[in-house]
Amino acid sequence: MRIRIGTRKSKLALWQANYIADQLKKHFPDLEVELVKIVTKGDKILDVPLAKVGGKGLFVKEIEEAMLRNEIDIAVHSLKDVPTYFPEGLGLVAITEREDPRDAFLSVKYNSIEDMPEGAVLGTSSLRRKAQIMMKRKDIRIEDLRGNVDTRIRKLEEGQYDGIILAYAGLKRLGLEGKVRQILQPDYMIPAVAQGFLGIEARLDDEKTREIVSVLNHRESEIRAKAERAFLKTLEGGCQVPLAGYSEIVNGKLKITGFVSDLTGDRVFRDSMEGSLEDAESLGVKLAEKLLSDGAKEVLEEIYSGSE
Ligand SMILES: NCc1[nH]cc(CCC(=O)O)c1CC(=O)O
Repeated sequence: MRIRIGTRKSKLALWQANYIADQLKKHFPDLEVELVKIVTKGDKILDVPLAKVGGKGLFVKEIEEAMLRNEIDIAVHSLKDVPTYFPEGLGLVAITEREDPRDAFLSVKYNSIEDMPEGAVLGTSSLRRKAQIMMKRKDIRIEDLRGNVDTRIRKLEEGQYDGIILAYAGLKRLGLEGKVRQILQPDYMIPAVAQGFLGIEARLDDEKTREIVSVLNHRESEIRAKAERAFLKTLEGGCQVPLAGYSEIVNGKLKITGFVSDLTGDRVFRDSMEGSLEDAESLGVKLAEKLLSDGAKEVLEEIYSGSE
């Protein structure tokens, strides 16, 4: 039996694909695993903020098309980049154990975001990170920052920014956690929906592959991912909106916190709900509906119609 893994060719994507290949070989020593590198639209358009070029699906589409053409069997994704809708016949078949979901602050000069002086330049293209910083520090200048993790760190170290924010998970995977000056706690910077999980996508009728890959599924991570993605789906939010969702399992209960705001972090809708693990998805939906009825609906409509 052979499994072909489709992957983008950034360092992080390759690390993730190799990690999954190694895990599969550990469980099934006779399995042949092959990596197939695919260049996506998201890898080609590097100079425009993702929110403007149509969002995260850009990193996934070409890989899904290769899967539908039977050129690869599975795709390994950072789950936070995976849209909530799949092409007919494809879907998630495993969620791996969550890596640290928090965001991290990197800087050459400053130990923390609070230490940054008025007028300092913070790099991030994430509307979620931007809005949550603006809630506390309207005096910091936030500028777009794209590219893969190495490129972003190079731009910081060349002096284009006084600080940048990246996902701690990606830094840890690449062995770059030594660059981190401050880890942002989830109550200060609510993480992105599904930050830190890897999601494995496959053809849903490919029983053999599904059976093999299912050994990598981590039950608690799957529950948390489901709650967060149900929240995201109900808000119909991509990365065009400042939106965050983060769940935890505490004392056998699922707790989910959601966040939606306008682009400047002035009108903020944030709430938490708790429920049983079995109700993960309905809890995510309920939380999204609560935020919408609290006023997030108007904010989202304004952003989508371009009046923001
Ligand atoms: N937006 C790009 C992206 N997609 C996934 C990760 C790594 C973290 C993860 O796997 O959730 C990153 C980098 C970042 O946000 O700093």
